[in-house]
Amino acid sequence: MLHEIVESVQARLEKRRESLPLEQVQEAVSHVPAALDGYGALNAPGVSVIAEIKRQSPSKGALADVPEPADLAADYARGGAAAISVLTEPDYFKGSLADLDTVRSSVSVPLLRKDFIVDPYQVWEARAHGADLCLLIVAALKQERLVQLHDLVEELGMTALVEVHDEIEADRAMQAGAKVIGVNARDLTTLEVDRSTFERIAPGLPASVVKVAESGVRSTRDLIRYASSGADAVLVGEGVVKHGAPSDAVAALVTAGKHPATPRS
Ligand SMILES: O=C(O)c1ccccc1NCC(=O)[C@H](O)[C@H](O)COP(=O)(O)O
Repeated sequence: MLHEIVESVQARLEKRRESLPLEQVQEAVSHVPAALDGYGALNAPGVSVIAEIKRQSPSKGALADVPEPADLAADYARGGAAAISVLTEPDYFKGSLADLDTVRSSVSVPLLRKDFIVDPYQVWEARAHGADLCLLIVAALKQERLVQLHDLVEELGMTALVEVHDEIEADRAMQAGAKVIGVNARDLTTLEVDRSTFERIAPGLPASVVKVAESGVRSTRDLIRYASSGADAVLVGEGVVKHGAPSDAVAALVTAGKHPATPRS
C-alpha cells in the first residue's frame, strides 16, 4: 500500500514541479509568516491532541464529508486541539494543499502537513502553504533522504513528526535527529491497527523525544492506554472526524489527557 501511494505521489509531484518550479515555491515561502512552535505544542504538560482532517482512507473508505475544512478545524481548535493534521494527499485521502490554505486562514494552532513526503519540493510546499509541522514516514524513505528532509524541515523553522512502525525504524529516526517520533499503530501492509505497537516501541525511545501515538484513538480509554505507555501526544483522525460533535470529541480527549491516570469511558 505504501509503495503504491508513494508511486502516485511521485508521478503527481513531477507534474507540479513542471507547472510551478521550486524557485517560485521558495519565493512564496519568503512571504509566509514564520512557522509556529509545533514541538512546544506537542511537548506541553499532559497528553496533547492532534486532531486530523481526514475525509477518506484506504482502510476505511469514505469517513466524512468535509465541505468546509476551515469550519472543522475551528471546531477542533475550540475543543482544545494542540495542533491540527491536514491530509493533503488527494487520491487515497481526498485531501489537498487548498485544505491547508483554508485551515491556515481559520485557526492559529500549529498545522501538520500529513502526506507522503519523499522530496524536498514537498517540504517547501508545506511551508509555503502555512504548515508548521511535516510528517516524514521512515518506511517511505532511504536514510540519506530522511536526513535531508529532516534537516530541511528544521531549516525552514518547522518541526518534523517522524513516523515509525518498528524498532529498526525508530533507530533510523533517532539517527536522523528526530525530536518528535510518532509510532503508528496502523500496519501499512495489512492496514490493521494494533495499539500494542506503541506500547512495545515507545518505552525504548529516549526521554528527550516527544512521543506521539498515531492511529486507533476512538475513545478517551484509548488515549489513557497510550498515555500509560508514555505518549506525550495522540494523533486522532477517524475518532474525531466521524463524531457528530467534533469539538466535544476533541474536548473530551483533551480533558482526559490532562489527568490520564483517571480511567474514563
Ligand atoms: O488510515 C489509513 O487507512 C492509512 C492507510 C495507509 C497509510 C496511512 C493511513 N493513515 C494515516 C494515518 O496515520 C492516520 O490517518 C492517523 O494516524 C489517524 O488514524 P485514525 O485515528 O485511526 O484515523
